[in-house]
Amino acid sequence: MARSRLKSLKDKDKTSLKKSFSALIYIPRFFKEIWKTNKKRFILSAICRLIGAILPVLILWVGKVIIDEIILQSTIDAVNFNRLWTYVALEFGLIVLSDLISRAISLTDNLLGDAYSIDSSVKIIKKTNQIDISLLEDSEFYDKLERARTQTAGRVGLMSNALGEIQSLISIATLVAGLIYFEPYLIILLVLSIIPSFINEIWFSQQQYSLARGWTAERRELDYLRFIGANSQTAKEIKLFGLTDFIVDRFKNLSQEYYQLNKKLAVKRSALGFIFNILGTLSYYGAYIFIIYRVVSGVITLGELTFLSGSFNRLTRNLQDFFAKFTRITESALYLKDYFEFIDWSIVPKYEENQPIPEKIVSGFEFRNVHFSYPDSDHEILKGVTFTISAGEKMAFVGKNGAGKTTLTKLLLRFYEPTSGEILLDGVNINRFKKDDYQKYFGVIFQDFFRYEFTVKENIAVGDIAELNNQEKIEHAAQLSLATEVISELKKGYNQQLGKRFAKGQELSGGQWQKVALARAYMKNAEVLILDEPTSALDAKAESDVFKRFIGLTQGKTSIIISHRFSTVRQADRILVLEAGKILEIGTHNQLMANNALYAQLFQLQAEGYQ
Ligand SMILES: Nc1ncnc2c1ncn2[C@@H]1O[C@H](COP(=O)(O)OP(=O)(O)OP(=O)(O)O)[C@@H](O)[C@H]1O
Repeated sequence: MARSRLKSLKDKDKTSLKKSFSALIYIPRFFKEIWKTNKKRFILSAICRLIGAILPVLILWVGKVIIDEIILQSTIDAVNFNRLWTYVALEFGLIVLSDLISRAISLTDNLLGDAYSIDSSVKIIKKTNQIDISLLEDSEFYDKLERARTQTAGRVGLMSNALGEIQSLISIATLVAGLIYFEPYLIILLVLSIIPSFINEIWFSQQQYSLARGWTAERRELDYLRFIGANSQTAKEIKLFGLTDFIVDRFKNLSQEYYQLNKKLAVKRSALGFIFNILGTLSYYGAYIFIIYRVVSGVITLGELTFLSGSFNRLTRNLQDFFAKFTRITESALYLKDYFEFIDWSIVPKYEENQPIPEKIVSGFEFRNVHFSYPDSDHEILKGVTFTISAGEKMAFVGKNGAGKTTLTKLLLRFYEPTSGEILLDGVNINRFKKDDYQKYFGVIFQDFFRYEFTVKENIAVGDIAELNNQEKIEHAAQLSLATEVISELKKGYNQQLGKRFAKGQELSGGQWQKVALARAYMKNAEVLILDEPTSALDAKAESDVFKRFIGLTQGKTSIIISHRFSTVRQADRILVLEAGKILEIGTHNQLMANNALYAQLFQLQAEGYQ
């Protein structure tokens, strides 16, 4: 298995050296984003790094001057310490300054990094919400989102490394200038010592990225297994079904493979890194011997010896560090590419969305020979569906599980597009309206509504978040959905934290959650209401009460109800019976009963069940 994965890594996911370098073009844009995050802090960081870059050569220089001064003073009779102590004091001052600067750099980096990480996370959240649901369900696209999202910390590291790299470059330039001034030949030794470790670093980092990228989907699965294996929501089933070993084994098998591949790379990288670093040390000693020879021959002073050997030593370390950072930068820049590609994802509408939304629906909706398959699937879910929903009509969709009822509403809401056929509102193809405005037309509660672990008040207000502070409206919505009964029993009422994830949270029963979620539909005065199995978890009395209120409230409003409960369904103006993606029957309850087909059979069956 590991072998096949590595093979696939070689074939498909391998990132070439060229690709690694080409990702560097995103760095200037990256800096622009950081600059925009906090200009003052960015300038402060740049100044600190500039000072930090020049300090090493200054400190080495003062060291040289001190030694030369000591030797001078030891050769003359009238010893004068004044100049010597001044130099020592200067060196002391420079060392203190160097410490201060490096602390200032790490402080500004942390603060800038935090601010940038907040900014980029906000961008990702906003962008995700602009992207079509169908695209978010595409696993390849989801992987891109995942990489963009999880690499936030990596981008902060990249910022430090990239800024540090500029600092190192200036520092290296000043040290090289010193070497060239005294002994230009030393530069050759320096270059020879550093090139092998540079190539080594670049090659391995590119392999590392290829491995991580090739494993995005598996890492996502590992995260998922970690989540379900250690989570309060799944704990009940895991314990009861004894799933721990199953999950642990699956997790171990998958992570073991990744671990082995990673280990192989890491061991190779360290071993070769060690060998190449020995080359660096060898060249240092070569340079050292050369400098000693020059001192003994009287060409350079003892102070110059300390300066040169110090500079050479520092340069080797600085260059190694520079290249190591550079490879880390190219590695992170590849993730940066994922991030910018995600942020730049074009959301230009496919159609000219230039039709004004009707203020009031006049004729209603029309499905015209709608066919539909989910993206990347050749299984046709809707097979030529044609029907109308008149303005103000209460329509119910019924049918067996998987018949396509929810899919019909998803098309109506423009989460997906029909594969062929069209959906019209007052005679206009719904694709011609601005999507955001069109979707605002609807008040929807999905079957799989989300249980936000926020307060009750916030959970209701998500139906129209602009009204979060409109307590009166929230309470009214809660009354209509029967949520008031639930809320009155909660210690903190509307301010009660829900769920168990956060401190002092209160978990609700399935039906209680449904009542709270149902209130969301009443938060805005939507033109069209869609309730997808809104009462499945409610007891019979609550269900009947909810529907009485719903019918009263939606007088004159267009609404769609999906339900398996025929006591509810029969109250609709018309009922559409769907079977395997086709309309089997459509009509009023009485018409369908008279039809004596599937609806009448299912109705009868349920009625018998209640006896
Ligand atoms: N996001 C999706 N991607 C691919 N297939 C999907 C997706 N959602 C639903 N399906 C498939 O579409 C079919 C119809 O699903 P749909 O949710 O519309 O059924 P339904 O009639 O609402 O069923 P239920 O009564 O169980 O809610 C099912 O076979 C389902 O597997």
